[in-house]
Amino acid sequence: METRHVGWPTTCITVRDGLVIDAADVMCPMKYVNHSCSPNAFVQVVGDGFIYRAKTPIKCGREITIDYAHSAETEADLLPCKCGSKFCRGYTASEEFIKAIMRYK
Ligand SMILES: C[S@@+](CC[C@H](N)C(=O)[O-])C[C@H]1O[C@@H](n2cnc3c(N)ncnc32)[C@H](O)[C@@H]1O
Repeated sequence: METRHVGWPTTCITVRDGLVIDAADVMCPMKYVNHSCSPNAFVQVVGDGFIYRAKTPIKCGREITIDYAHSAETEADLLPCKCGSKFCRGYTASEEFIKAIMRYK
């Protein structure tokens, strides 16, 4: 599973070719889920939709986070990350895209 979205906002998930859900347009909990480089949940595609699955037990009251790991084509597509994890990549994009963009900077 990966998010495939270039630029803002980071609210789109590609369920399959030709089907992208933009949480900003619908009543969708994804609209409120922040990114962390050490997330406690992930997105799993189910049919034409998706669900959140916990990576580990999440205590009541704790924030649910996912790794956006979105695509990016230019530095302007990179959203600086404020997750605060000691494993923070510095941006919410996937490591692959961050490395590719920084290589040609
Ligand atoms: C799906 S929304 C998440 C909910 C949003 N934080 C809110 O209050 O409505 C995605 C947006 O949240 C912000 N965001 C989420 N996680 C972030 C992070 N780790 N670092 C910086 N901004 C983040 C960015 O502005 C991003 O475009």
